[in-house]
Amino acid sequence: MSDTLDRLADILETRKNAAPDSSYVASLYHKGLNKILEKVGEESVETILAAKDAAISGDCNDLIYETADLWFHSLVMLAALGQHPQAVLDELDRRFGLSGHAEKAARSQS
Ligand SMILES: N=c1c2ncn([C@@H]3O[C@H](COP(=O)(O)OP(=O)(O)OP(=O)(O)O)[C@@H](O)[C@H]3O)c2ncn1[C@@H]1O[C@H](COP(=O)(O)O)[C@@H](O)[C@H]1O
Repeated sequence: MSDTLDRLADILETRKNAAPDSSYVASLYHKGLNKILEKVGEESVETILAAKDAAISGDCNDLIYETADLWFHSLVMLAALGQHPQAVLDELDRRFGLSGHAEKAARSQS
């Protein structure tokens, strides 16, 4: 797809050694895991509300924006716990294989 998650993961690592007042991510690390989890919860609720609004209005701009906030804070959570987003992609790939979709996709291309 793209290397966005990889690039972002690299930046999140560099922020671990940055001064708390030098960046948003550095300030989150400094506040600790509870604050990071609080943000993930907050962004989850905002994403759900945006999805409800999108279903009514047909406008998905806020939904995309809030989902980006949610993904971003989830990446900060993973980084704080020493996990790289590739681990999540690997798990999704594993499930893709399990469901048989990979084989079907390969067959349809041959
Ligand atoms: N992708 C993001 C990103 N998405 C959202 N946010 C921030 O996440 C916050 C969203 O939370 P809220 O809307 O609740 O805003 P808030 O009021 O500032 O948050 P609170 O004070 O309530 O906790 C905002 O401050 C956004 O700026 C992000 N901040 C940073 N990034 C990426 O992370 C990288 C490192 O960021 P810095 O550490 O700030 O340099 C950047 O280069 C970006 O690529």
